[in-house]
Amino acid sequence: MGNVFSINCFGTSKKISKDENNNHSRVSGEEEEKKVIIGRKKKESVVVRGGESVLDLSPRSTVGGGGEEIYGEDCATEDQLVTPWTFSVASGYSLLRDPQYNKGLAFTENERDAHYLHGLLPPTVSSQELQEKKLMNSIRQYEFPLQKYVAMMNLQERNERLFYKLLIDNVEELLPIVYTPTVGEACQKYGSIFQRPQGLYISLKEKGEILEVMKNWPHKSIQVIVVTDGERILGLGDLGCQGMGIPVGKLALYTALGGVSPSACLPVTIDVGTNNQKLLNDEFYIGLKQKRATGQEYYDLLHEFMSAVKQNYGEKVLIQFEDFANHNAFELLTKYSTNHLLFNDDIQGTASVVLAGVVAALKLIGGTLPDHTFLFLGAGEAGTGIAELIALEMSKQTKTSIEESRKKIFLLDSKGLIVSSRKNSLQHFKKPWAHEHEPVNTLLEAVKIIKPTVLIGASGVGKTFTKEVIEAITSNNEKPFILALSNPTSQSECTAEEAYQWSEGRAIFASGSPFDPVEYNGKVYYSGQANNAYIFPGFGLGLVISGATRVHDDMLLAASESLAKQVTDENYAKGLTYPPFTDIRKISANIAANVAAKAYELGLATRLPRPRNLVKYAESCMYSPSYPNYR
Ligand SMILES: O=C([O-])CC(=O)C(=O)O
Ligand SMILES: [Mg+2]
Repeated sequence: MGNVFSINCFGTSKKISKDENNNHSRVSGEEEEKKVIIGRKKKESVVVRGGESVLDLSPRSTVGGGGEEIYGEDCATEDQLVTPWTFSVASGYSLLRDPQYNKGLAFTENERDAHYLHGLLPPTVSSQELQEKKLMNSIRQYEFPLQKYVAMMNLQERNERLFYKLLIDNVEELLPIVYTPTVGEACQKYGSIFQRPQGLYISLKEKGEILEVMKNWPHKSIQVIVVTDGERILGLGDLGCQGMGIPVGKLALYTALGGVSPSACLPVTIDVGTNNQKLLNDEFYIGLKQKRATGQEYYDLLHEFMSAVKQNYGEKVLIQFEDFANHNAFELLTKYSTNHLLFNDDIQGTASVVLAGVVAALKLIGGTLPDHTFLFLGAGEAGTGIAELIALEMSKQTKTSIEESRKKIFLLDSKGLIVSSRKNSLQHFKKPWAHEHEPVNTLLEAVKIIKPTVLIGASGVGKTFTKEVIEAITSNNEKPFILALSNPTSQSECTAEEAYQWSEGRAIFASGSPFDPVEYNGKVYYSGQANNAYIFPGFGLGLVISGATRVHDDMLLAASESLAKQVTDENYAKGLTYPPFTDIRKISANIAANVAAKAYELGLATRLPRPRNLVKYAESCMYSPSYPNYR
């Protein structure tokens, strides 16, 4: 960091230093420049950027052959520095390469006139619908999901609105591509498939300068940040800096499913190293090649990041923590949720979506929430988060203490059932679940002894709901509710087919990653996707539109209640406990409205006066991927 560059006419540059207040006088980012591009009617010779005027470099004559290089690379020497950005808008060429504004063949004749696009595009003018059709055709031709993922990422980098149009209109087909399960594979191979960087990388190298690094991001009005440190990516473990695929994917969903504008979304990966030896040995690994920083060094960097966020974007930016390891996730949530608008999706978002599924499933499995007995495999972020929210809802319904409600909920980790005799050696987030009970070593034994009516897998370990386990729960229940939540598909506790076959068609099943419908004994079984993607986009939208300052557990209950209410009789008839993703924008608007209403009720909303119809208001705030017309 340090010195910045001013621009001279030939693209070569000279260093100038920061002013006394450490402020950049340099070009402050794309935003100012875009206003010039988009608003311009006739060619200007001066481009205003960040308060500076820079001489326009109209292409110089190239008579005699050869292209004129605009950055001055040809004349650069080691001590004559080169400015690596283009700083003039001589034609619509830059517009075509700006994903936020590019429309490709859909630029109209008028736009082609006004923005110097003639000759840069073939003569035909296409509609956005036709562009969508063409791209869907081409994406469908790829054999492997990862190829489709790369095609989608390239589209996002080329034409943002078209990317979102595809994603919104084809959500059931494309969600498994830009999100789980394919995003998991993409993160594993990120170093090799990586083309254009997306998101903001903050590594230990940036220590002491995070605020400055944040200012490099082109957009200033950020509403939602999704941040990971890559230590527990889905159920795949430590993928270090390559975890960036997760915040990028989650924020694509914030826009497509929740309607938060893409320019208001900031994906962040904090790179403190990785303990994944395979990545450390990989010559294509993109992150810091060192073991993870821990303890004070780790917490100091996180603290600097959190402070920089507040300083740069204010109090009301929402921070979503994603895929941190258990040993940091709970502590960070406790530490920062009292002074930031913050939530952890793996603990709280997952809890809210699962509670919704359980409440909806009551129509199929019978009884009230407190009538049921829950057994969890996995007592990490998802397991304890879900258990706690279920207990909270139970205690509200029964008007008893949360301690009393916890007695109906059992958790099993890699060392067996969580019981009081283990209390001293348990991590703090597991301690509330240490019941007075005999030690039980295996899941199968636990199912036989505890006789749960609902079985929830949240261990990140695949294939753990064996035939014996499913048969055991089925032998005690007419309709057991089985949730295999671990992601991606490879880590799922069992497949949909296994759940239906081994329960002889009696299980109600939902999973974190999607499964196709299954035919068993001549009947088709549909399973729901119990994924936090149902919750976080609408939940975040609700916080943003109400100007909420803090997240409260009652807001998670409000989101959950709204989701459960939107399961229709038609869905139930198919055995579904979640509504289909095709309706997700409507679902998100309803969730947002319920969350916002709760924020107002709790006095945590700052957007005043409260809009009367919150659903309509939420809908009116949602981003549309349709192309605008340019002057
Ligand atoms: O990303 C997903 O599909 C759900 C999630 O948060 C996780 O598994 O960590
Ligand atoms: Mg996650």
